[in-house]
Amino acid sequence: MIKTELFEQVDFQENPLYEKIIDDLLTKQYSIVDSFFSATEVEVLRSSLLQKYNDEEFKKAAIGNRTNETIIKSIRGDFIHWINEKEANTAECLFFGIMNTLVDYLNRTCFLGILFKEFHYAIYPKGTFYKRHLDTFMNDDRRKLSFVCYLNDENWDNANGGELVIYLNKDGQEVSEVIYPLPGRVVIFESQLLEHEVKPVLANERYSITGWLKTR
Ligand SMILES: O=C(O)CCC(=O)C(=O)O
Ligand SMILES: [Fe+2]
Repeated sequence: MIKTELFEQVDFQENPLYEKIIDDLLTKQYSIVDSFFSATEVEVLRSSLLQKYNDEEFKKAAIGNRTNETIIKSIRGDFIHWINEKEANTAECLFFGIMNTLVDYLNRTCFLGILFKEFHYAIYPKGTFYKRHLDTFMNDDRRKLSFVCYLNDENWDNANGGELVIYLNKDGQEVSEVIYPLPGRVVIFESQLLEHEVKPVLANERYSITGWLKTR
């Protein structure tokens, strides 16, 4: 006799890379993924960033959200340009394609309820930094996960500085994780929980895309 199954297979393909990110977030509140973007993808995105920078589309980053902007140079010195998905160029379409796949996966497997996302390019010229902060201090408590990907070229030297330092609490003791902005590397962390800073860039310019996955 043929046994009929009483359940149906849901259309779902497990992704080991995304599972690692989820596991990291659950166990230590942050995840570092090398080669999240390929060398070619990094190059395409860096060209797009530099093109916009040369067209003077960047502005000095501010403290506060977009309706409450005050420039405080002693806190952060980077230049940013918000990326609009509706007006995305080829490089940005590629970027959003990858990000949307990740967000769909997180929503389907973790019920994170990510409904909004926002991303900007960032350039840290030599001598600039971003002092220790929590991403939700910009009175935006909808920010759930912070995302950074580094678009430096393959010759990026650790001596250039510009490390991301994440501060963690381990058994009541503060410890820090120092992360070099290597091309293709992605860092994702809990926006509301982890304070972090960008150390001064000592040589060269530091390129990245930073963004937030937000709940309602
Ligand atoms: O670029 C980084 O590594 C982090 C940037 C950051 O903390 C921010 O833009 O809020
Ligand atoms: Fe931040």
